Amino acid sequence: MASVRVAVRVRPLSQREKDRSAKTIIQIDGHTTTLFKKKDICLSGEPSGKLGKSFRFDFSYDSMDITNPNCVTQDKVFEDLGIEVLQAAFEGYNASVFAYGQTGSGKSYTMMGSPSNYGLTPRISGGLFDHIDGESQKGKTSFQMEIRERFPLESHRGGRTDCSVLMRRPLWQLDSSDGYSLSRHKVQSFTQVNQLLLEGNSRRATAFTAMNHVSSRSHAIFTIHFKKAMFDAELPSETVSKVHLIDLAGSERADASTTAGMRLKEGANINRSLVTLGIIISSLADLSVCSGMRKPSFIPYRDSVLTWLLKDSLGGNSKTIMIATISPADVNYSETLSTLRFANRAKNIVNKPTVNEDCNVKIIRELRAEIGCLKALLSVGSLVS
Ligand SMILES: Nc1ncnc2c1ncn2[C@@H]1O[C@H](COP(=O)(O)OP(=O)(O)OP(=O)(O)O)[C@@H](O)[C@H]1O
Repeated sequence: MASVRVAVRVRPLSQREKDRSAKTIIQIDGHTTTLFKKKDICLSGEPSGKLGKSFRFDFSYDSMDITNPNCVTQDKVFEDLGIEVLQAAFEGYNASVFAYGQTGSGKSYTMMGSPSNYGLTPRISGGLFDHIDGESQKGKTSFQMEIRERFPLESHRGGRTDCSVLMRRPLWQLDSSDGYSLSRHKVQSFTQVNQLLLEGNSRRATAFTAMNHVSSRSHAIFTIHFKKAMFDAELPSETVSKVHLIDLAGSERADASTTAGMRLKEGANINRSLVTLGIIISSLADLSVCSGMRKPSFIPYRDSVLTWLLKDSLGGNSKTIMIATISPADVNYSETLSTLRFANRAKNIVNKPTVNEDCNVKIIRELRAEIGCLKALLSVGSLVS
């Protein structure tokens, strides 16, 4: 059993927020993130009293001032979270990282970053290849890596098709006619992965340029299938891990003054899949927290493709990390509060990660260990008598 690990990251004020004379209403202290109302911020910019709403997370990252030596960098996020994912993959566990937050709050920055300042996805891919290079030189282990990229085009025929598509065809057969962009590649070097990431990002952006959008208007799911073959207890053995790295579309408010027509409809579809995600997170959190409570009869993963893809990551066989990204500005108070509440519920989800290995090899290894113990007991017994 393993709880979903949750991190919150707050970015610097954007130029647009500065132009609107926005005030910083977030304070980070150790693991705790506190959100204040604008009226509780003094002229000095400091919050007055203890009036804010506080949330405690596994990690609360202050990236508000890049000139501050304590500003949480991409390196630090990778050290805390990325290394954990690499460890899980090497040991044969599934792992997932997903970034959730309002549009423009820093999801892509944290997950993808830029060529001069990589985010988690390229760093984790690079880390896997570093491991492969190190282990391959010892000559006892072989590896295979395959990348699958999926971009559920939420605008396609409306979100309602999600469910029916899943009933008709398995996920790996979905294509652009189902509102999907899906690609699958065997990779042998970090350069190849990086190329795929760049191509994938431009495809994702292009899809929406055609529709007059600038921000990422779809979820991006980058999955690494990592296979490790070795000899264990003189038997050939294999572990297979799936690492999902997910940059969700923005969870913005469908505000009629800034959003209209097709964009509003698309926003509503994105929000629908995020609402389903919210329902699932709430149901799983209730399930874990209130053991005495009547259990929900089922978790509606199939209500959206997004949640169906995340089935293992949420409440299933995976070590999962959620990164909630927020803006520090007062103008985003309600979105930030809703992101913090969402993240706070996700903390309560308990997953059941197990090593994905050939069960025959596992049984033989356990039986051999038991025989070893019995032999040791017998020899102690014969010494005593
Ligand atoms: N931690 C950070 N440090 C510095 N700049 C940041 C940080 N996080 C985000 N930014 C900047 O904020 C802007 C918005 O970030 P980003 O594009 O990652 O948002 P997003 O949540 O992915 O948005 P969308 O949902 O629209 O895709 C970018 O210019 C990015 O460089």
